[in-house]
Amino acid sequence: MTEPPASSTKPGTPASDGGLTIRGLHKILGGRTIIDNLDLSVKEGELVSLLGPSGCGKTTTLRMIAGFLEPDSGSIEVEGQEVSHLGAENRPSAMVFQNYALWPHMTVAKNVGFPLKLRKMSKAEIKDRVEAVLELVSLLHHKDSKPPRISGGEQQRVALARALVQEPKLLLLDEPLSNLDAKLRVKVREDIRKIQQELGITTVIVTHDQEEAMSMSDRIAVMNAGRIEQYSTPETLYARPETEFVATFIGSMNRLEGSLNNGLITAGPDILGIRPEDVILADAPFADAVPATVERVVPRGHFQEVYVRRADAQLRSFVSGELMQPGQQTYAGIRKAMTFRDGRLVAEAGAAH
Ligand SMILES: Nc1ncnc2c1ncn2[C@@H]1O[C@H](COP(=O)(O)OP(=O)(O)OP(=O)(O)O)[C@@H](O)[C@H]1O
Repeated sequence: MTEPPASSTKPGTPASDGGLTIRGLHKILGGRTIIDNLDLSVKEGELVSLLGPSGCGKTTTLRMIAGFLEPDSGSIEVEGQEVSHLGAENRPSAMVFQNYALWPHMTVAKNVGFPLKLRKMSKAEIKDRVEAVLELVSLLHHKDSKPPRISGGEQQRVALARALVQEPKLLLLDEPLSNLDAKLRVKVREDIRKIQQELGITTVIVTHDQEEAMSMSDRIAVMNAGRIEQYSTPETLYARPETEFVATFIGSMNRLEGSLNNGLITAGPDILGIRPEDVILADAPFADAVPATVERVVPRGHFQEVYVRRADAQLRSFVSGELMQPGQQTYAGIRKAMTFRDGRLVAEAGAAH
C-alpha cells in the first residue's frame, strides 16, 4: 500500500502561467450552475485539452475564453492581459469551430484572408500572410478552390489556417476532429500537434475523445459537471487517477466491489479499479495467481480482450500473443489495483512477481 497521490487540482488561485490563466470562472445558464468556479492555468506554448462527457461544460468554458459568452464572474488572462471585458474580435485569441464555419461561395484564400480584411489590412499584406499560412497547412495548391470542392480534412485545415493567419496568442479548437472519419482523425491530429509545436502557440482543445486528448496534449483537464476533476499530464491521469470518475473515463478498468488481499478479491465496501493490462494470464501458476477459465475472447487487432472467471471474480484482461480460446484453463494474477472510497483514490496496491 502506498500513500494516495498529492492532489494536483488543489482549489485556489493559480498564479499567471504566461499563456492563459482562468480564475473563478462561473456561469449559470437556465437557472443551473454550468461552470462552477473554475480555475485553469495553461503555460505559454502548451497544448491543453478540456476532456469530459457530454454536457460537462467544455464548450461553455471555451466560448467564455473566446469571448462569445459572458461569464457571470471570474477573470481570464492571456499572456498576462485581462481579456474578459473585451469582445471576441478584440481578444488575442482565435477559434476553430466544430463545423469549420467556412463560406462556401468564397475561395479558400478569401476565407482565410477574411479576418485580416476585417482588420483593414492591405491587399498585398493579406496575400502574403494567406499564402504563408496555406503553405504551413499544405494547402497552397487549393487557394483558388471553394470549400465544397475540397475534402473534410482539407476544410478542417482551411479553418485552422483562418485562425492561424490572425497570429493569435491563444488558439482555441472546439471538437476539431469530430467531423472526420477515424483514419483521417489520426492524421489531422498529428498535423495540428506538429503545427502547434512549430509555432509554439498556446492552445486549448475541447474534446470528448480520450484517445484524442491523450495523444495530442501536454496536459488534460478532465471536467465533470462544470468542475475540473483532475488536471495532469496524460501519463499521470492514466497511472494515478485521483478519482474513480477519472479512472473510468481515461482508459479501461475492471470495477469491482471489495478489497485485494494476497492477490484475492474479498468482500468489502471499497471499489477496486484494475486496468485490464494489470490482469496477467499465464499457462503455469505464479505468485498470487489464481486458476481461471477463459469465458470470452474479443480479438482487438494487435491485442486480445480476454474475460476470465476466477473463484473470486470475473476479470477482463488485455493480452498479446496467440489467440486464447473460450473454455481454456489459465492462471490469472492481479499486478496492480487502485482502491477508491467515496469516489476518491485512497490506495494503490501492487502484488509482487
Ligand atoms: N443557453 C443555454 N441555456 C441553458 N442551458 C445551457 C445553455 N447552453 C448550454 N447549456 C447547458 O450547459 C451544459 C453544458 O453544455 P456544454 O455545451 O458546455 O457541454 P459540453 O461539455 O461541451 O458537451 P458536448 O460534448 O455535448 O458538446 C449542458 O447541460 C447544456 O444543456
